[in-house]
Amino acid sequence: MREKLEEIRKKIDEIDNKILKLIAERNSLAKDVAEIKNQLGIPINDPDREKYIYDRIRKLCKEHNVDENIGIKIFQILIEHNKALQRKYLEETQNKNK
Ligand SMILES: O=C(O)C(=O)C[C@]1(C(=O)O)C=C[C@@H](O)C=C1
Repeated sequence: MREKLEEIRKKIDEIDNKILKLIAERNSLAKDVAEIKNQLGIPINDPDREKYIYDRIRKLCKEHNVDENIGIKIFQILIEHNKALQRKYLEETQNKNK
């Protein structure tokens, strides 16, 4: 029984590694998006795009049998963090050019 638990926990750790790598990969795109939006003169916040993402996540949650509320909460955190990273990046680059 204990061994089985250890085996499952190993699998959970491996999944957590993958999730974290993917979060880092998603976060790493913030700079590029911020740069392009800045050059286009459009705001960081894009409610239409967010609606598209949340609709897609709801659909994916249904397909994969994941609780929708959990899926949406996770993506709200990721998107809010992405916006914070974009703001931080633009602030830093603007300070550099002062
Ligand atoms: O796609 C964009 O325009 C982004 O800035 C990325 C992102 C996201 O994290 O997915 C972040 C902020 C926007 O409001 C919409 C989506």
